[in-house]
Amino acid sequence: MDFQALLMKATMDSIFTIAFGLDLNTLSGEAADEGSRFAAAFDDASEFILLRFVNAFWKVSRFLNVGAEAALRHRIKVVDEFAYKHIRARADEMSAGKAHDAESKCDLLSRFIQATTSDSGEVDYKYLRDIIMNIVIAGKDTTAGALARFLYMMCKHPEVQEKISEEAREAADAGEAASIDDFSQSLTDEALNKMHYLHAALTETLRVYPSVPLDNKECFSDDVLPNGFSVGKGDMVFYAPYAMGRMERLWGEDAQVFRPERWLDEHGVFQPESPFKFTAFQAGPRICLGKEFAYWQMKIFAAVLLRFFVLALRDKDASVNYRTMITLYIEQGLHLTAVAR
Ligand code: HEM
Repeated sequence: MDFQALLMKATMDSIFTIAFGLDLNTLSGEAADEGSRFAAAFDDASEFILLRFVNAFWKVSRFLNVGAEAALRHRIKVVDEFAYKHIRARADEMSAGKAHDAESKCDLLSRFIQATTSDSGEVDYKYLRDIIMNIVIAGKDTTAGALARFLYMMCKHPEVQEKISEEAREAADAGEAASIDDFSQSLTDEALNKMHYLHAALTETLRVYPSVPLDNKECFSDDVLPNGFSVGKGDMVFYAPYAMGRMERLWGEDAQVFRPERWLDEHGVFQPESPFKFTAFQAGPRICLGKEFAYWQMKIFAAVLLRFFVLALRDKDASVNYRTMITLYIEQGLHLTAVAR
């Protein structure tokens, strides 16, 4: 079973529920046609946009509307139609006096509509599309990629897998005979906060396999970096969480070793590092807005999977390379076997 493909669908469904308040149902394979068309177009569009980094003539292709740029335009149309349709429906619902219902909704779209609609009732549809789609883009592949690498590390380190299974069992305290549903219900904030070892293992995964391995910033003005290097307005500065996570200067001689314990104190309590050292979520004023949500979601997935199944690589000798994309992605997929505990 390709777990990476499943995780991509699962995070699409969950981020969509948060953003639009709608269940796309892509994981169950029962997505409505419109929903699966949107999901497929969204994934295709992300890949076509990446091609711009390697095709110096992409603007020409866009002007002529040929090749990947023509395909991208088509996919963006599908994504836009879907997004606008749901934004309009929600805005209409809210302006038609169902405001009370809408206020009780917790999804981001309803909240942004409330916060941005002018007194005269004017809705900025493009702004809403941009902000909501930005969150879907930021939260989907990053979380799925991190979870895929985490499960891969669990197969490489079965002793860590066992410890997490045990920790989840104890923290949830749902009883030995609990079903998957009952166990999931018992994963309250309190239970999740008790899972320090799982938190450490997820963080250790992101240290060596950050979902965004390379990131760049454009200089807002002329400046001098702390090491004395001068940069000019408009220059691009890159930082590489993938390399930083493996530097002995930052993490010690065992920087290359996967060791969740490095994040725990002597009582087993998780100890965070400065985000300027552990840069998987970036640092400073533009640090990832979804970090807490991402941990929450990853902990739920991991706790349920490892409490009920022993995971192993289908082929222990198969190579696991990464694909050059904005987010770290396992080129061959993640083919695992899952045996019920
Ligand atoms: C393991 C999961 C995740 C990782 C590793 C991650 C990492 C990052 C990184 C590196 C950035 C900075 C990108 C840049 O501007 O250069 C970022 C930004 C952002 N992330 Fe995440 N992210 C994750 C999950 C999420 C989730 C689940 C959400 C939404 C629910 C989210 C929402 C955002 C947003 C809105 C920004 C832009 C913040 C801003 O520019 O002010 N992220 N994330």
